Amino acid sequence: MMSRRHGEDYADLVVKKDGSVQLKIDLPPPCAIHDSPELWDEAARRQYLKWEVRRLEARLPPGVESVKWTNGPSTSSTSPPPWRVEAVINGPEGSAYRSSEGIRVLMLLSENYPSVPPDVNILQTVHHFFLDHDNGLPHIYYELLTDIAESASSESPRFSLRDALRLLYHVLQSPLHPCAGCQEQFDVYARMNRERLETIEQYGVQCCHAELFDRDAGWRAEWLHPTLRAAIESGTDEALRKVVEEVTEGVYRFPMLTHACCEMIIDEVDTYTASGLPTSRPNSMNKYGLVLNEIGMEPMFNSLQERVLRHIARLLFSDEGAQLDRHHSFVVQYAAGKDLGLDMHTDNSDVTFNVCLGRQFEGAGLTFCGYMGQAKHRKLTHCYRHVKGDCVVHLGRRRHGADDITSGERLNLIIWNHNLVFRNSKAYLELQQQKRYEREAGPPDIECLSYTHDRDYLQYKEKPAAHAKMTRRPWCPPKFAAHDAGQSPSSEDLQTEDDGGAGSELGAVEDDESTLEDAKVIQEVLASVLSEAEATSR
Ligand SMILES: O=C(O)CCC(=O)C(=O)O
Ligand SMILES: [Fe+2]
Repeated sequence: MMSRRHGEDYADLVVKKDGSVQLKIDLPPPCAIHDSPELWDEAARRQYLKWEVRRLEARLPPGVESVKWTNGPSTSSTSPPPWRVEAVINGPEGSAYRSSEGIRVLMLLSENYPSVPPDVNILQTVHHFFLDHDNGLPHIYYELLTDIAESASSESPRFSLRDALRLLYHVLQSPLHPCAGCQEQFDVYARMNRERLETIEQYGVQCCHAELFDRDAGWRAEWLHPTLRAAIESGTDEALRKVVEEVTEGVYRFPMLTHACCEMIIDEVDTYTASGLPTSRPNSMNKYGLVLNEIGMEPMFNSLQERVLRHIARLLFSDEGAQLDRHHSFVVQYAAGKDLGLDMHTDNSDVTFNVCLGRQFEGAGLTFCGYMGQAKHRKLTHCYRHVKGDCVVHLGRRRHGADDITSGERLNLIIWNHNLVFRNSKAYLELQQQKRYEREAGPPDIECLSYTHDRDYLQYKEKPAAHAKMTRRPWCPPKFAAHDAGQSPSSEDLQTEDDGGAGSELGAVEDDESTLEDAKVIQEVLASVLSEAEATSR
């Protein structure tokens, strides 16, 4: 006799035109009935997942608008884990987490799913108390998911996508844990999200180029430089490879946008700036510029990522560029009286695309050094000269900085791309935790020093003229990785300021310090998710 689990359902009632009622039963694959998941092989797990997605599509849980398996057309029979299931979820009517677009969610399923939980990721900008700076859900979410999985089975836990989505719908409505001030914090973020959506809506009716906001049409082929467009349309790696030039090891350039497109984006930045609507800083280091994801252009850059950037990233960077899932897209702006340049840094990005939009300028090159964590991290490799319409692409962990502009004004479009599978990898996490740090090869090159990040900066250079505007968070290189000739930094070198802004160079992954132990409230949430599950599967 098969035991019935929370969160699963097997049957649909279909009312036919003639008024008769048909009962359709879609049972899980045999392995799910007879064996516990530990005994399943990969084919059985894939088969089970296929069934789960089919059941979800047949009856979507509350708030969920769509679900699809996205590993590609051959998903069901051949794609290797992690399997990728995308969903769109929306908060309840009238809530701060409801929009016409909905919230895109990616569930990554390892080869051990459903014995282990899905890794649930939000793919777009959402201001929510529970999401960390990388849009990650907190431990409590997974603890609750585990409780739900365990409560459904006396043997081994079996996780379900349906439960994951139900719990996410809860997250969009109220805090999952009872820490002091939790509800207030939840409300603050919800208000921020509501304001963000209102700003996007208000700007939508006064924008300059409506086509930049047309998410149905997406990124248009005619905005691409003709050479790139032809290569993309040919659909071959060889054609793309011919368009891309390696300017130094690991840094590439290619013609990307037409001048008309560059001007259209600049017009939009000018129009938004003149509108008086709220603006946010692109990252913790640029003070001028505009986050395009905050003005309603995020869907347009999703489309650019999908149609163009993914192909190039995959071709150039086999690990980091294997899949681009999410982006932070913004414009930086340099001119006398604004930011002049940008201190040496690495990006909170796996693969960065940087396109020069104009206007007229002199100076303002982009200097590249080595890779974070490597012996030559602070050794000069290349000075790149920006050309309007051209894109330079590099790994986010490549150290780089913008040289001061000497006249005119420069605007660049920057797209920081995240690869979520790569971000779960040991290589990525160990680098973030500074566990993979080679000893520096020797003293740093002067051009590669970062006032913001280097502990020993002042041993080699004077404070920069703009230092009063710069937030100093010196940590690099970690003491154990300093070169042999390195002296111990002075106390001033070690002084740290912290504005709590979004990090563009992350020394370490922040621990999620959820101190969330009020069993009573957790039990209440759990009970309510379970009872909803019961109610809708009946
Ligand atoms: O100004 C540039 O070209 C580079 C900007 C940059 O590196 C960044 O915003 O992360
Ligand atoms: Fe950067």
